[in-house]
Amino acid sequence: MELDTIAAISTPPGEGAIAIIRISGDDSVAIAERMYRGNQNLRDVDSHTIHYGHLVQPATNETVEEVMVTVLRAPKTFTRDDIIEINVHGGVVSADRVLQLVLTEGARLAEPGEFTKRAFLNGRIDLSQAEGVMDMIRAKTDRAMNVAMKQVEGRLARQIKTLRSELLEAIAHVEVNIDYPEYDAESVTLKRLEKQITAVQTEIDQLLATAHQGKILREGLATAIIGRPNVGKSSLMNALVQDNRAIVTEIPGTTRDVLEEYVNVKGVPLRLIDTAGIRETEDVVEKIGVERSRQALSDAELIVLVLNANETLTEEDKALFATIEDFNAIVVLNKTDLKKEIDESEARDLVGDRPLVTTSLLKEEGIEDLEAAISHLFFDEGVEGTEINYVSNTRHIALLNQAKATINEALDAAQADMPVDMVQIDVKRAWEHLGEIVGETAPDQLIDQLFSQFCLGK
Ligand SMILES: Nc1nc2c(c(=O)[nH]1)N(C=O)[C@@H](CNc1ccc(C(=O)N[C@@H](CCC(=O)O)C(=O)O)cc1)CN2
Ligand SMILES: Nc1nc2c(ncn2[C@@H]2O[C@H](COP(=O)(O)OP(=O)(O)OP(=O)(O)O)[C@@H](O)[C@H]2O)c(=O)[nH]1
Ligand SMILES: [Mg+2]
Repeated sequence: MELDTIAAISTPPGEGAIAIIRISGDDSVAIAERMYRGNQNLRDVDSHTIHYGHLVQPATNETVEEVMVTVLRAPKTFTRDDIIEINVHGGVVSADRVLQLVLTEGARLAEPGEFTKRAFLNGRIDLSQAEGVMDMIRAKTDRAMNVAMKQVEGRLARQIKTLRSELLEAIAHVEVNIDYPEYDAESVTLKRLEKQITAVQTEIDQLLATAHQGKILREGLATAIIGRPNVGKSSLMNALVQDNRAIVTEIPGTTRDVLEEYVNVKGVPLRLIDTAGIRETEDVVEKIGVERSRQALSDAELIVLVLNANETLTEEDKALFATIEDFNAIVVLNKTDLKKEIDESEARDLVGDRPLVTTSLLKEEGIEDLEAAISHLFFDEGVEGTEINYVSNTRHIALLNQAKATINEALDAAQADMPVDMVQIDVKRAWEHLGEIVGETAPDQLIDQLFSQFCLGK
């Protein structure tokens, strides 16, 4: 494949100890050689070795930087092309200056994700592995990282490839039968096809069964803390984040805007949202806050409804219970250090079979129970093991569902005794859907769009 030479800064912008400029492509070594002054000629050094030296402006021989240069020759590299990594002193100016020099010497500025795209185009990894690379960078918890790493290792890719070859084998058998009708009776062929694709469907179902948890691990669970003003919502946010992130005062209506933080609750990544206390109000600012709270509530995948044990239940509390009826919710009865005013049996009726946790956030009591309740709601003990191969990416989940639906159509057609070549068309479509996951049947546009969401320099 004819690919030009690309370059980018692969470390985050800003001050740091070291920054890396990465170059990939046929001209990498030649470009580096023109700029590098050291004991050896980069052209002659062994692959996968690193060399101290200086970079100069080739035209003037003026020294630009003190560097370490790594030479990585194809094919055993990240992109499978020749790679040069220039390690410069950290800082915005030095990295930028070296990048400019590299571009002047003939490299093209890489697009976001283009190094990983090269690895894909050169066949080192498939699309699901490339997406895993990005997930690793974005992972916010150990568990999310582990899920991503398995994807990078190619576990999902291998499973999908097996399923595809099973479908292909089923199709091939039908084709033999169409070409040589005397080979098998059509009914025999149909039965055989049914059996083969049913097996594939079962495996797809097993993968899809992990999707719910997988998606949570990857994206974080949108969790809204709601309740009347002053019940302790911001105190709860701070307790879970273990930081004074939100302002807490005794004044009802303290939180005006929606605050968002990522927290790791026993390995479950939460996108935690503290909201303004929901009540009728004439205050213009608070009114907007209450509106935003309602929005956060409707977008949430988990609601933590906070009640104040020191007050009797109000109509507003009851209205909140009504709004969360269709949501996953945990109820927190806070301020248990104060005199109990709430009618607990009435509260329990409203709570129903949802988890109820009592806390005194002031005394830092009950937080552990709340964390346990959250984690239990999504990860029953035993479900999660290191052997589980989670499907976590929305794109993959959608394609698995499409493949499943098409196999169902094929099975229906088979049962309705449709001609076998009709059934075969559906099986072929399922094979294509699965192919989009690994990138084999994915349109170029989709591939470009996916990689464009990556980091610059990755
Ligand atoms: N300096 C540096 N550190 C880095 C990277 C990098 O590109 N540069 N990586 C990236 O961003 C990650 C490492 N990922 C990599 C994945 C595959 C190969 C690679 O060369 N694979 C070859 C041969 C492997 C071998 O020698 O056996 C292959 O799979 O064919 C290299 C790095 C993390 N650390
Ligand atoms: N006694 C007692 N006070 C608490 C407890 N939890 C929070 N408070 C106090 O209750 C007051 C309100 O707490 P916040 O966390 O600001 O309540 P909020 O629900 O975020 O309030 P708004 O943002 O106004 O809706 C503060 O003075 C807290 O110190 C508790 O468990 N016991
Ligand atoms: Mg608040």
